Amino acid sequence: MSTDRVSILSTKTLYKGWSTLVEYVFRYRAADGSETERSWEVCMRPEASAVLVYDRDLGKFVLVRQFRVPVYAAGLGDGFLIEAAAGLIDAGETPEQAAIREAGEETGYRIETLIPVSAVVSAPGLMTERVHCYFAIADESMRIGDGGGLADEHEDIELVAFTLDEAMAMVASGKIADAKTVVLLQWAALNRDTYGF
Ligand SMILES: Nc1nc2c(ncn2[C@@H]2O[C@H](COP(=O)(O)OP(=O)(O)O[C@H]3O[C@H](CO)[C@@H](O)[C@H](O)[C@@H]3O)[C@@H](O)[C@H]2O)c(=O)[nH]1
Ligand SMILES: [Mg+2]
Repeated sequence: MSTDRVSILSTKTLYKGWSTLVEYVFRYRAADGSETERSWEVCMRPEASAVLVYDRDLGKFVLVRQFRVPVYAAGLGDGFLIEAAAGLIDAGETPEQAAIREAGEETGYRIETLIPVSAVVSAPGLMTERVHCYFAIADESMRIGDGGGLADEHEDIELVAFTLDEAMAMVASGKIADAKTVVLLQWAALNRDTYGF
């Protein structure tokens, strides 16, 4: 999809590290017809997948808790954030394959079936990232490991599990504040009768 209201005049890589920061210089026609030349700093990030795992034997959603440097830098509590299992989509992977792999690495469940919930743009004023969000039902027979993430990526992930009522109370109080996780839990709340959460 394209628009005749925008034309890109140039792009310049400002920084390349784990993330790439690119300056876009563009001509923009506003809704009133006026035209301006503007620039924007865009953080280029790959797509990601997230999966909300429900263990029906436990009757709980299994989430992950990990230290997030940007959350710490923002001064939001101690920087440890509760999230649905998630990760970046590797080259050659589909969003579904990445969701299943990340669920295995981070929660320890071998997920077979994914229910698509939505694909959300993480930070539209800042970066290109889109997260494909899924829901999956697991049980104790699908445990293939302890989860916790990959040691060689220094992932130090703690598993936490909550009933839907507990999780929604944490959304309301701000203890669960990660956007993709809030979206997924609210989807679960909307569908609680269907799945018997
Ligand atoms: N040292 C370093 N390592 C990084 C950096 N960025 C990523 N990594 C490494 O890359 C790994 C990425 O792990 P994934 O599980 O694939 O990704 P994620 O960080 O969980 O990403 C998910 O959460 C992000 C934050 O909410 C989301 O932005 C992303 O979409 C996704 O959902 C991290 O464990 C870490 O080793 C960085 O700036 N510095
Ligand atoms: Mg992750």
